Amino acid sequence: MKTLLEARDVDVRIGALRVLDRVNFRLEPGEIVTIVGPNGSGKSTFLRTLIGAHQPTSGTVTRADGLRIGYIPQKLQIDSTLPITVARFLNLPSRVGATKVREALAQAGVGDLAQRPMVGLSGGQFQRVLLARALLASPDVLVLDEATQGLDQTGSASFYRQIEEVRQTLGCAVLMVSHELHVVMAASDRVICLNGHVCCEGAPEHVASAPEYRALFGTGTQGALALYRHDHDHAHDEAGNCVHDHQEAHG
Ligand SMILES: Nc1ncnc2c1ncn2[C@@H]1O[C@H](COP(=O)(O)OP(=O)(O)OP(=O)(O)O)[C@@H](O)[C@H]1O
Repeated sequence: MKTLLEARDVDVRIGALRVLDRVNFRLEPGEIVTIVGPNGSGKSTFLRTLIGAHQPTSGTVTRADGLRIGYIPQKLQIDSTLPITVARFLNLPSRVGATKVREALAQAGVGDLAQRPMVGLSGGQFQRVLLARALLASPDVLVLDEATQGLDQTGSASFYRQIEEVRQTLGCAVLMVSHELHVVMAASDRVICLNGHVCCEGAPEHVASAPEYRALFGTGTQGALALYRHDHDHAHDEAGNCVHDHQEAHG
């Protein structure tokens, strides 16, 4: 299968500011890649450039032909006076029908929410509905820009586990930006530490112990990585069955 997204020597300048500096990147089918970096380090700009919402100043971005992208924003404001159900929300802007809505909600782990009003949902339920909305597009890649902001640590961990499950079931790639290093790094195949340029990248353990990463974030995430592993006591095989060799799945 071919590369889904590729950036070659991408520079982005906004006014006098060099936001991205010769960034190279590839996303292969089925990978979970997380971009970490301090505030203002260009993470959102990079995502926007990859999905075509922002043009690079120089360098090239290539998207696979016909690539389907499911985007999950940080948050979405719903007018609290609008009496809209989850099912109705998922049928906007174009009607997809009850069966697809049911399937997408089930894949997002909230199969029972279709008739609930959007305004009454908890933060975690709301983000799962956004996940369901992204899944309606049958995406080749899910793109999440700090999709768990406002959730507590348990809520975030549970949301990212859902993302892992979706990846295993649907086989889509996942590209995400997150500040929650301890949670997302353990759920990722590859981590990229961005600070205008790519500081370091690789498997989560490799990045967590890289001097460039430690200079930016300190050393505190190592223990939390272990904690996450401990919490995550099962994985799924290709058929979706539970297996208990989580070291194999995440080690
Ligand atoms: N439209 C814009 N106009 C002016 N400056 C911008 C614009 N978009 C981004 N920037 C600047 O580019 C830099 C990178 O911003 P970006 O939002 O990509 O960083 P980030 O790593 O996603 O930050 P955060 O973690 O705080 O969300 C920042 O200095 C920001 O102020």
